[in-house]
Amino acid sequence: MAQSILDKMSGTSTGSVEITDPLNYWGGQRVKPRQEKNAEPVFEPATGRVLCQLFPCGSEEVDEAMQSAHAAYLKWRKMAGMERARVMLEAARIIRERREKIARLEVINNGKSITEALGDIDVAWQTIEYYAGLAGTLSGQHVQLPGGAFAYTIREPLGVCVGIGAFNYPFQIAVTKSAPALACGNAMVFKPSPMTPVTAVVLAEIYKEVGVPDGLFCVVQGGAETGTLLCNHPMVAKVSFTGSVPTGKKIMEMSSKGVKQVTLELGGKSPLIIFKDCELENAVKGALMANFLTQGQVCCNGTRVFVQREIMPQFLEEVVKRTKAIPVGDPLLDGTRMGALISKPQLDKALKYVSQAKAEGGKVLCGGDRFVPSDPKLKEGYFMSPCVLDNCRDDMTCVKEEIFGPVMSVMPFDTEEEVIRRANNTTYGLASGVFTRDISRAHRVAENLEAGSCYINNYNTSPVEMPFGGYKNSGFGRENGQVTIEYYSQLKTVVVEMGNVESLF
Ligand SMILES: NC(=O)c1ccc[n+]([C@@H]2O[C@H](COP(=O)([O-])OP(=O)(O)OC[C@H]3O[C@@H](n4cnc5c(N)ncnc54)[C@H](O)[C@@H]3O)[C@@H](O)[C@H]2O)c1
Repeated sequence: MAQSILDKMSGTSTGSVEITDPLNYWGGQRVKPRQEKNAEPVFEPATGRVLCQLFPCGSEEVDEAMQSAHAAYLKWRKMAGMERARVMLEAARIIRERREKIARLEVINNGKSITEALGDIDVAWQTIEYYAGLAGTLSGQHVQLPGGAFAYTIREPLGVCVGIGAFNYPFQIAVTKSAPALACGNAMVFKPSPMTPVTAVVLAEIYKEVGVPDGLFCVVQGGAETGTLLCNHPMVAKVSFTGSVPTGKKIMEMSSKGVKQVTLELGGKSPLIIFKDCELENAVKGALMANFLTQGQVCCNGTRVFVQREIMPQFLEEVVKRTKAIPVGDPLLDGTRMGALISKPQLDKALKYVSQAKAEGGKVLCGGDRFVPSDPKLKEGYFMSPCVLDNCRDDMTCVKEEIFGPVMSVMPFDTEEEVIRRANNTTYGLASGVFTRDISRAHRVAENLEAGSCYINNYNTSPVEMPFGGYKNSGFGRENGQVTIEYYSQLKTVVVEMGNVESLF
């Protein structure tokens, strides 16, 4: 059963898949929409073809999913951490075994290259393995008190958690949220982006296949309205959100009404600082990794590239040469390194940022245009040639705003002090990077950058073992790493009297 959609993935090519199975999942099965109204087409980004129709869940469906999740939570929370771990490890094994098929489905729905999607699926099963490993270690503290009394803490789950995801890492986000949630004994109702509804349901089927209680991981489909219903539902204990800053603010506002915990993983406009003493080839490669993964639609991308003035000519020559050589096209082909952006509006938005940059004095060194691959089936796809912008200034729109497309803005700098000040001059604070051979400088810069992550001599490596999240408007709370256990659990203190009650009354 869990392989129904995946079975069709063997040997699939771009433009050949149609999805007809229901996309909601609760009570241990796919659930048909209650009413087939307000349909929204879901597109295959590489062809512009309609892949399926999405019917947003209304309040009754959201409530059904919640009830189903709550019933599962009551069973799951009673299991020992080691028992939960065993089930989760089996889910990780199955994902690893089906990585190829899941990755193909991800590519068809998201448009990223198969090489990247395979990497995303690998991160997903590693994440489940990692949190399965932690599930058996959850414990409290024992404290001896005067007079023989003592106290202890119990680390308990929160209950039903809501996960709301962005479109750029559909399967991985569903896993990043559900793995720690489930490890701690919670249930999760997950809402993917309405543009990428397909692979979260596959995850739900895999969890079912390995024996989690029916309803433990539910998927409800829809956009802002369904998301609002989820955030306002009284049975929800926590909302973990990945998406843009404006939506994040709404989520926080709604959650505050029910005093629900929130984790906000929001956008960024991260700085990458390249000093003249760097290993130039690595810095160039780092700049490409910081800008062009997933067609530039990555939250932590280092899109403000500060290059020390003395090495600017060499840096630009090399970065442009490599950017022009990026194979853009059919995302299911092994040789492709850049696929299609998620939607026509997202493509238009990225192109508009490039024209605005030109109008504000920026110079396009390469790319920045719509790209039409030679394969006729891709001619309506949302492709764009990766762009390097020179002559950028801190006050330009392309330098201040998150573009979420393959556009790198390059700016010169002279001193360390100056570049740190400029790098921090933003309301965002998700990530940052520095290339230098001077180890003292590397650590000094890392210390002074206002961001949740700093990559030294690399970029966009986010190991599951390490916390990931934002400073400032990029959000709060963390995902990945041991610390995330704290965001999906709460401590109960039990105080035990061994003697008589000494009453003041
Ligand atoms: N920090 C991170 O870990 C991280 C990771 C990936 C993406 N992002 C950010 O996500 C953004 C791109 O993703 P997007 O365009 O899908 O973001 P978005 O904010 O438009 O949508 C994100 C999700 O929120 C839902 N949503 C929209 N309005 C809502 C509402 N009023 N109530 C509840 N839910 C609502 C959407 O349906 C979607 O599922 C970028 O800003 C990017 O930086 C952050």
